[in-house]
Amino acid sequence: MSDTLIPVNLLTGFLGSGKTTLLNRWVRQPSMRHTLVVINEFGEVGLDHRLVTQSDEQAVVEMSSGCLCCTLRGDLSRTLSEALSSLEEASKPLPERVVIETTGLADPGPLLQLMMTDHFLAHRFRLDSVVCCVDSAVGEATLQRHEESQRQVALADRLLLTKTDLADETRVSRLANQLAKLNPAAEQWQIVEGKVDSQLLVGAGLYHGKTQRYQPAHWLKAERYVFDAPPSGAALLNPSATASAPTLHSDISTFSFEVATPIAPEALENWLDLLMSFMGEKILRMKAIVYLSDRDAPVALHGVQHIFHPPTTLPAETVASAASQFVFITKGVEKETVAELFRFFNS
Ligand SMILES: Nc1nc2c(ncn2[C@@H]2O[C@H](COP(=O)(O)OP(=O)(O)OP(=O)(O)O)[C@@H](O)[C@H]2O)c(=O)[nH]1
Repeated sequence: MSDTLIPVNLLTGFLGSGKTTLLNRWVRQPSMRHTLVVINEFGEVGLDHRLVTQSDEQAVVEMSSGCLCCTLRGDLSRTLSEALSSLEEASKPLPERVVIETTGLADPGPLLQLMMTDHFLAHRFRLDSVVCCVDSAVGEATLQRHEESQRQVALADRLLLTKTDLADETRVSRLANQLAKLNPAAEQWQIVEGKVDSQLLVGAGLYHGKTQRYQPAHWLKAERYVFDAPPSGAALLNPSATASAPTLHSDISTFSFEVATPIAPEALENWLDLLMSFMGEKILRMKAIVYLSDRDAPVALHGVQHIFHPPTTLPAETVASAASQFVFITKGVEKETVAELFRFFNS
């Protein structure tokens, strides 16, 4: 089913971080020829869509009456549905990809949730990557001051350190370290004037449309999370957490753990229910490859706050690890709390 879904790339980044500059270069590349671009302008007069190059093979649609992550969620579904219908009516091919540029203050979390819960979106599209621009010159200060910026970084698959011509090496590497602490799994690239190979920005999802294969290890990147604590508890191996950057006032934590033995489905369900009910808002992102005791093939799980995507069964040969692996990005929830609850349901 997955190869019939249109991949979606979400472009985020704080105000002025270089999103439109990147978008202009990105969508001009040959591999992006048949892309539908959606721009979310916040304000009465939309401007960005005039700045984005258009061609016969590409369509740019603008949503301008509010912020996509707060008020316009229904509009995304409607905008994309209308765009596909008008292409179909004109007997034009459907887009091979959709890129959505969000406003600089947008929290990507609600959009990721929307893609899982909206019937139309979930049946026609799949998330391929979240790309986030961070201004190398002012990114550190923005991260300090704006929680939106921290969330954008935490939820990204690709981090683009933009405007590196305006920042010296020390500043760029300090920023890179901070970003790695907030989000160890995201690939980082330094760019100037939006120049980057489009292939580096795509293909971060569970399913890779080009190879038509699941890529669970690439999607989960569990190895990026530092395993720095000794095992604690019978079922848990390698519980770990990377501390937030000491210089950054952030309570975002990232951690992962492995479970060596297959997990009873009801124990998993009870644990996740409890996490989502009592601390759902604080679970920014959760991904897992899980071996359940009642089936042979592993499943991929992913959730954003209290919303979970239905489990995806993975072909066993695509998963190298024999243990279940969980990764979490949370806000104010420590790994010990999550691990303790896991032990409670699995003892
Ligand atoms: N020196 C320099 N300027 C850049 C670079 N990339 C973008 N800019 C400039 O930074 C400013 C903001 O870039 P945009 O691409 O509009 O940023 P944005 O994230 O789309 O901005 P908003 O839509 O307002 O959130 C513009 O004046 C760009 O020309 C770069 O690599 N180097």
